[in-house]
Amino acid sequence: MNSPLSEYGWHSALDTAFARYAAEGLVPARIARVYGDRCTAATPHGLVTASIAPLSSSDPLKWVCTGDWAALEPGGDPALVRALLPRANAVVRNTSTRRSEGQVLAVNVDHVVIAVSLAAELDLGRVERFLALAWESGAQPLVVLTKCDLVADPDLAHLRADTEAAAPGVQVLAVSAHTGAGLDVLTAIVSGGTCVLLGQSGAGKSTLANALLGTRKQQVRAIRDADGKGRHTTTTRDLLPLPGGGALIDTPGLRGVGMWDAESGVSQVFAEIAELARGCRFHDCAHKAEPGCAVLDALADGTLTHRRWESYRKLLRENAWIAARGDARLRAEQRREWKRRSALGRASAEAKRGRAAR
Ligand SMILES: Nc1nc2c(ncn2[C@@H]2O[C@H](COP(=O)(O)OP(=O)(O)OP(=O)(O)O)[C@@H](O)[C@H]2O)c(=O)[nH]1
Ligand SMILES: [Zn+2]
Repeated sequence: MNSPLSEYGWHSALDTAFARYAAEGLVPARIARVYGDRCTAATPHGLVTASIAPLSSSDPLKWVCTGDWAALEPGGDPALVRALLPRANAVVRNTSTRRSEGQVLAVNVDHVVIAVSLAAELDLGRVERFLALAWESGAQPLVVLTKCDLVADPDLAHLRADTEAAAPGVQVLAVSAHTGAGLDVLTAIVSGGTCVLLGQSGAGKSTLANALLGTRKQQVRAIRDADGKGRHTTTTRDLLPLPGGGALIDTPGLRGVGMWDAESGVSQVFAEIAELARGCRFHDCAHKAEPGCAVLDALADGTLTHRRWESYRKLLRENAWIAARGDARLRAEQRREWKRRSALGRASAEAKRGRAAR
């Protein structure tokens, strides 16, 4: 059956999860925006305002988030969000440099699109941070170098190559909302699923969102392009249906992207380092001064850059520090659960795509 919510990304696996709520007369919905104790939710009958008060929790990870699938009790003024369907995945960052304070940025996403402005100097360490969060969520990351109209072709080739080296297994696209370059490829990748746009303030997320949405849905403010910096213009996280199906979640610019229990995400960002380490003579090599250390050899001959090695160690340290705080065990459990669901979700999405291709 084709659900009226399919334009928001509803898929058949959700039918099963929703069945018990349907029996109670609740309606399915996707949370499009959260503000205070209210939200805007997409339902089969259009957008409604609903209260999320019934789901208030002391655990920020359980707060209703843009992208959540929900069971809504209609009719009241306002309608009430009664339950959330299990999340396929969640993109979580640590908001604090001093404490362990997880914030869910988006849930139930297929692609995490990391927007990086070419108007400012390329900060690969930051790209690696974003990538760690993205991989950790279980969604597929994608790096989009924005404003490529501002750089000459030979420079662009270098910038792209540097980014690719920092992002193994990740597609790196150069786009320009001004010339339209690269937008067709990006559109093809994100259509049909849910994607979230992440990046610093001024990275060009809203402009990109507008280009993908085909209309000026977001407020885009002209900022000084000279310094490549911007100030917050997007203040809420909004889920918007894409013209080709699926949905896009636009987020406010992030200043800090702290690691939040993202050890496996970090390993994925630096996949070649784990690969190198397998070649060390000692299996418990600390890569400090051991003989036959493949990592040190790679650093010496330049196969592995010092920048990347230091970045890796920094993120691991930060992660270990955070993991030592808070309830690491509970979070690990939660993460395993998301991973399991994410694998199930991927399988069902692939099955669906397979059918569509026939
Ligand atoms: N030259 C050029 N400028 C662009 C492009 N895309 C965006 N910009 C400019 O970059 C600035 C920031 O763009 P926004 O889309 O507001 O950035 P944002 O990431 O949404 O910023 P926040 O909402 O603060 O997070 C604006 O002045 C845009 O006009 C592009 O493709 N080329
Ligand atoms: Zn070693």
